[in-house]
Amino acid sequence: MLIRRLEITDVRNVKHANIVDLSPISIFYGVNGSGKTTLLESIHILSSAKSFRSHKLKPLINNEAERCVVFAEVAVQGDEDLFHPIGVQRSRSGEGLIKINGENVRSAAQLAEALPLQVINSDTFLLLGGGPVVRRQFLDWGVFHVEHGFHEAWKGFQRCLKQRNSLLRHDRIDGPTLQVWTREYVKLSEQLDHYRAQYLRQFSPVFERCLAQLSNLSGIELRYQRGWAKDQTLEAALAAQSESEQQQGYTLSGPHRADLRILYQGQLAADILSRGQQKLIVCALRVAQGYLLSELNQRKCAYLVDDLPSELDEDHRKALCRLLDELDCQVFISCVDHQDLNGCWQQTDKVKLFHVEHGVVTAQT
Ligand SMILES: Nc1ncnc2c1ncn2[C@@H]1O[C@H](COP(=O)(O)OP(=O)(O)OP(=O)(O)O)[C@@H](O)[C@H]1O
Repeated sequence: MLIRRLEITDVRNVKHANIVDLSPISIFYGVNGSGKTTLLESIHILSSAKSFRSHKLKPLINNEAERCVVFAEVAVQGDEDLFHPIGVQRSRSGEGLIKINGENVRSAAQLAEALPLQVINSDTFLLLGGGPVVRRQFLDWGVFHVEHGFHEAWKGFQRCLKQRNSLLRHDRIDGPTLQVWTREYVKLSEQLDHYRAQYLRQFSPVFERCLAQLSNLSGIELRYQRGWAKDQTLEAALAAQSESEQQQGYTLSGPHRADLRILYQGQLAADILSRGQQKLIVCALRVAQGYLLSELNQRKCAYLVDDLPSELDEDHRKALCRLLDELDCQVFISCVDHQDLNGCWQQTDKVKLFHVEHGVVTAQT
């Protein structure tokens, strides 16, 4: 189990909740607006210092409070019997404080590393129907957690991209300086591309296995596009685009243009599949990342599943729960009626119910 205890102060309508008896499967149930999603959101804050609903900070903090705090006891990487404290505080003024095991931490990447988390909610559909940025984030989540060199390469790449773009925006281009940054840019881009392509090669069969357990849809293909033409080196692509780059003032090729196209029988899955079928694909994508993380890194991620029953019929609900159950990861679920999830789990002693009402959480015994 990744999270043993969770304490929330002043996140939306949850003034204070101290949940000491979390289970491998924790179900938060209650009527609309009671605060179920807020609980999942609070766990998300622990993994990224922000919400999954919006990037805006102020709406997250209870209307009557100056700051919100989320604290948890989280299993230490490499020794899941040992737990250390992680706390995140966000203030209305924009200030933030992150602490892991009593130490101040400056980067949210350390939170992500300490608490790998996957979210399945209505926004998960964006993996199919949204823009490439969502799919790049999806891919990079996986690479980040399994490839140690990725984060450094990614940070270096962002720095080079910024420098290159700023040089391209100037009226008179400083050719030699641009060349220096381009060389570094190409090197880091190729590294990122290598990591992503390698991850996807390992990911695809795991995804197919997960999807086969969730549905009988066949003919789903994940097609990675690296951000520049297949038959060209990045150097050649940039050279060919240099005039357009100077006119437009930014870099036109590279990993920031990559995409992961999700196709069904050769067409974009988002264009032809039903919403329920799309939900099964996005669930398989998310769950497959957890399986791969566990296979490659012997690490488990936690799942936040907001309103699990929505859009899935009973059989598919059970199939998703079986997959999560077999992954043996910690799952936090929100739903209006917990009876909708009856019969979904093999071992009922792993399941704990929490009733949520006006922001107050009560464990059911
Ligand atoms: N900053 C805030 N301060 C106080 N209350 C807030 C704040 N932001 C949102 N709320 C309220 O907190 C409640 C919690 O909303 P939340 O989305 O967690 O509910 P939910 O139980 O998931 O509902 P649903 O089943 O409709 O999805 C809502 O009633 C909302 O109006």
